[in-house]
Amino acid sequence: MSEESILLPSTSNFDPKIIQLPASKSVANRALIVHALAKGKSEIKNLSEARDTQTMIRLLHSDSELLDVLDAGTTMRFLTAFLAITNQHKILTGTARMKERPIGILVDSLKSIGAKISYVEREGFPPIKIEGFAATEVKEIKMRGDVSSQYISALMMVAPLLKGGLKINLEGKIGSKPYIEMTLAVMKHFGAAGEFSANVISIPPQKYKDATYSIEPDWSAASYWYSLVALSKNSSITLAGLKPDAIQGDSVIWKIMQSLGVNTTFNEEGAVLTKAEYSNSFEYDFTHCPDLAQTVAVVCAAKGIKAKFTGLESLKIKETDRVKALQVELSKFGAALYEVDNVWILEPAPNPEWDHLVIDTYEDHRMAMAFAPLCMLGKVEIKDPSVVNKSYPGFWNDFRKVGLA
Ligand SMILES: O=C(O)C1=C[C@@H](OP(=O)(O)O)[C@@H](O)[C@H](O)C1
Ligand SMILES: C=C(OP(=O)(O)O)C(=O)O
Repeated sequence: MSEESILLPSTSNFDPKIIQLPASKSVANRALIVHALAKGKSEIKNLSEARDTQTMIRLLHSDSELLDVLDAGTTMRFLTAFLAITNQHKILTGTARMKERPIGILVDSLKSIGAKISYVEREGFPPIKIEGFAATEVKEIKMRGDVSSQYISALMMVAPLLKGGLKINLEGKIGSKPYIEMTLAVMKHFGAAGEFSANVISIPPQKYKDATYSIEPDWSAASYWYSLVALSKNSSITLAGLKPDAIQGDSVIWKIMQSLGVNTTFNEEGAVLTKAEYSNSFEYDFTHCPDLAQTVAVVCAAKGIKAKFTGLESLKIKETDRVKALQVELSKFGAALYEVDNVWILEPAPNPEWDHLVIDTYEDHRMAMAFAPLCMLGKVEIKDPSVVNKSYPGFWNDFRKVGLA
């Protein structure tokens, strides 16, 4: 593999193997924070090599005053709350893109409960300077729910340590709800109860307990294997350890893919993906599973499925502006993505054929992984392949395992 790009030869099938997916970085980063708040000594099992997970581990153990989260959104948001509540003095920074990803909503909420935080460069964005915590009597706050659920999860995890607990009243549309539920599930495992109903989250004051924890395989990572099966002529794959009752909302991909040509059966080994029928139109609201949007858009674009998407708002503030990146890259093989009255229309490629398709990845792991399965239709060159390290460092090795790459 050259460092600049990886060339995926054209093929229409791949070998049926058992794939061990990396553990979910979302679940891992919650478990690591809560485990640290519990002053836990027990083991967290199945932590992956994903850069976001490894960055969290490294920074939780770092003595340095300047902590660099690189491009890890959860690490930035969760550590902000963690460092504040544990009364630390640190500067949190990240990549150039991280400095464009807003954090003001979280900082304002933390300040209202007693955190001392200031901006080092631009108001509302990292880097931020955390200078300890002076407890207040505040037990109830308001917080916007429509920008990033990570701000909400970050506050939830520290809330049990507050003298009066915390009631969070969410305002506006609430996005990425399953990630809020995931936070509650991890907190519960470490002995802290909380409730989320309608737009109110209530967390009483309580102590976390030490516990062992085993991280589930990553359902968002599974989506790229669904895409490979969907675009293949007749391939199947087994994804080890995947369960439909996971605490990850992205497990919904197995249901989504029922409409896009992939059938799933669950057995002791995991999920078995096989080819199925599909229809030529599809509609979906990605409000609660934004990380699946790129996977689904590429599958529809390449399979001739005309689609209508909503809930793409949060994609603009992720690793890149994912809507823009999708528009440019999908157009390279004749598909189009455009907005009409707040609905995104995906016009599939009328003739998805090419000699050599070159895909730019915009420092976004999901751009690389979502477009790679196009090798089922023709030769694809993916730029900056090591971008996958953020969540799935073994991605290209797994491709090689099944005879691709
Ligand atoms: O809490 C989490 O682990 C995440 C929440 C989502 O972000 P938003 O809440 O910003 O949509 C998701 O896109 C991200 O990959 C991980
Ligand atoms: C958006 C993502 O991650 P984060 O926000 O944690 O950087 C992602 O992994 O797709």
